[in-house]
Amino acid sequence: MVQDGPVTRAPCLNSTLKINGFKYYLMATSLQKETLEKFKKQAQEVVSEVEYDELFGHQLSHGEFFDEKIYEQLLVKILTAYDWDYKTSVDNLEKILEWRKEFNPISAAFLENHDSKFDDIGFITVNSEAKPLEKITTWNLYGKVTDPKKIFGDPNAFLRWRVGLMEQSVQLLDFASQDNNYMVQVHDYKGVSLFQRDSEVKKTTKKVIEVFGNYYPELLSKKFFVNVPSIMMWVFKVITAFVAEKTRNKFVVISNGQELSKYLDPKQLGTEYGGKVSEGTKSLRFLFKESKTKYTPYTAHLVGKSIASEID
Ligand code: HEM
Repeated sequence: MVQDGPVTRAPCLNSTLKINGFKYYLMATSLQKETLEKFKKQAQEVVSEVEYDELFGHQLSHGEFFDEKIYEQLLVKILTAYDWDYKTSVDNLEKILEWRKEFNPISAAFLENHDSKFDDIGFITVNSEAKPLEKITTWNLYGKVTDPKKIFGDPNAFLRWRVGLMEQSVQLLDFASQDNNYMVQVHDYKGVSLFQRDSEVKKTTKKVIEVFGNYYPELLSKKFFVNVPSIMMWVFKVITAFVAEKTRNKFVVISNGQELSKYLDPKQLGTEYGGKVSEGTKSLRFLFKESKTKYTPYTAHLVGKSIASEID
């Protein structure tokens, strides 16, 4: 399972961080640079072997949509996730591309029509004024799931919707910047009860955790679990057993939802979380359909190609 990076951002190769003294840092940097150069070459082989050249909406092969800086930063994410172990990073890039080729997350995000029953339990907000790495937030209001059969009864439909939401939020990141290359996620468990955790919920939750852990490396800056009743804290322990330690270190559990405003910008947060937006956080929901410019150019190209092939 992927180790989803440090609590802070992935290392910028040209920064002047001092770790254990200057000399050590220079050595580590040149080693990392060497590893990255090797990985950049090998990644082209992987792309040819898998016959799939897209990652998080960006082109990996040297085509019309290729961007060297973004390519490098995407590879740095994978290297960071695997502690700069070259072989593990190559193997996992291959796994990620194979999964993307088969699952087609771009389709889940931008082409498929998901059931409107999911509208109440997940959305994205964008706050360009927020602190670095906190500009994009995905919200999952799982406490609102009063009828687990309705939401989780078709695990595949849930997974395609949840991955679609993840992929949309990833498209709002800017991998060329060090300010917006990670996102925040919030799970709100207000109203949750033990009866909601039936076997379908457990199975699907495990599957989603596995998919995000294996195929979405180094994208999370923090994840908040709010309105968690104290009698359900044991669930946290049970679930985090399936989560890599590095990812676990980014988790913050808050029993009182109002306290979220101590962590996230209150100006862009509903009053239900102690913020200033009286209409509620959901009123800030980012609607992709109304903002096509937010697609990456390569996603727009792939989406257009897919629509054209359906018409043929
Ligand atoms: C009973 C109702 C619940 C439902 C329907 C539910 C649903 C889910 C789902 C679908 C996921 C997959 C990851 C995602 O969508 O981002 C997830 C992950 C998770 N849930 Fe829940 N959950 C419930 C209760 C709880 C409770 C009470 C806790 C306690 C804090 C909890 C903690 C977690 C944790 C730690 C993860 C892993 C997050 C990750 O790896 O990113 N869940 N949950």
